[in-house]
Amino acid sequence: MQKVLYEKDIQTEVLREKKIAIVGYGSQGHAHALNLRESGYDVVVGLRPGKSQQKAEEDGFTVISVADAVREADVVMVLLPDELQTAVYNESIKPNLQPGNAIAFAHGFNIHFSQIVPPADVDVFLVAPKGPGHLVRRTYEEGAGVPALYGVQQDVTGNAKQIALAYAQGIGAARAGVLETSFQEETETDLFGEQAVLCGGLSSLIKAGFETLTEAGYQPEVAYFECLHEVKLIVDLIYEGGLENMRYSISDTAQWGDFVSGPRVVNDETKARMKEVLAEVQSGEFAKGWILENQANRPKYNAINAQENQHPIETVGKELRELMPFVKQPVNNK
Ligand SMILES: NC(=O)C1=CN([C@@H]2O[C@H](COP(=O)(O)OP(=O)(O)OC[C@H]3O[C@@H](n4cnc5c(N)ncnc54)[C@H](OP(=O)(O)O)[C@@H]3O)[C@@H](O)[C@H]2O)C=CC1
Ligand SMILES: CC[C@](O)(C(C)=O)C(=O)O
Ligand SMILES: [Mg+2]
Ligand SMILES: [Mg+2]
Repeated sequence: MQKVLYEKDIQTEVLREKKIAIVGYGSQGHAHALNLRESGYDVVVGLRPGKSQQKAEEDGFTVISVADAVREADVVMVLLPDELQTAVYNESIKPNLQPGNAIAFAHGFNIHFSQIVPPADVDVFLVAPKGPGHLVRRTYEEGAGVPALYGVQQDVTGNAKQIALAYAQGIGAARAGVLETSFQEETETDLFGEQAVLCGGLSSLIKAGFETLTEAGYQPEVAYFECLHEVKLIVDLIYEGGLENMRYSISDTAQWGDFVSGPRVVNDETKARMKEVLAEVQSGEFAKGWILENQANRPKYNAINAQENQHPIETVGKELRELMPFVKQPVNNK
């Protein structure tokens, strides 16, 4: 059986006759709403009054309340922050879902950890892009796309899988590849990936490299270019052609250093820590901690965030990026 699906494999009629409510207009929300509309789907945006409402209206959407959007729609895509979804679901989504509607997510957190339990008479699916929302939008505009996972938790209409696939086509994901998953697999792999590799692992690696160089007396600007700026250039080569492609472009000296020193930095001990992270995700310990942190109004999150924003790598980075206007992309306006 074919595992990765592309546009040619997907029938979209089933979604073309439906109205899609995009609830939330942040990183993912704006990308889904704009891409779906440009792919020919009927989209309404559900929001509270505020900054996102203004942005969605500037983008030409009629913005209505979440409750009204759910009432009008056949398919409701929940693109609120994970930690706010349960409250909005209980207050505005659940009371307005009709039998035969579909409720959808871009990440399985609240379904998998049973924070949201939809009624038995609606379809429940996910379409989870494997990339930041602003890149879901940017790549779509460039004629490309970000791959996505899709999964069906509940199929009462018999069409949930086709609707999910058509949705993935609408946001541009099928240009890059769409792969079936479960809510469990998506949730656990996504949380692990962002913590251990993509966000937590990478930012810790960058900071540790920067600190090692500056503590040894090297200029912070040199350390910034070496340990942060160049990461994108190296990762672009990996993205385009794998590790071999990156190693083709770098010097043989760098490649030898990669082979002999890389495994000393990221080693068996690192992998053991990764396994701990994965175990905490799988057991629900991480989810419980994040839910409690939000219930307490995020004391640790806010303290660490303030500290991180003052790290010397951020100070020197701001100064250097001012002098490289081509580097700046408007992703920080959500
Ligand atoms: N960020 C990403 O790239 C990825 C995110 N996901 C998933 O997508 C989902 C959305 O995340 P993300 O796009 O980061 O979210 P954002 O934080 O970027 O956006 C949240 C949106 O929800 C709105 N909102 C917040 N509270 C309410 C409310 N009470 N009523 C109505 N609207 C509200 C905000 O509007 P306002 O301006 O009014 O606050 C904003 O438009 C999550 O499930 C996440 O895990 C999945 C893959 C990648
Ligand atoms: C890597 C972080 C992410 O999982 C994503 C952009 O895919 C997220 O939750 O934002
Ligand atoms: Mg992710
Ligand atoms: Mg995530």
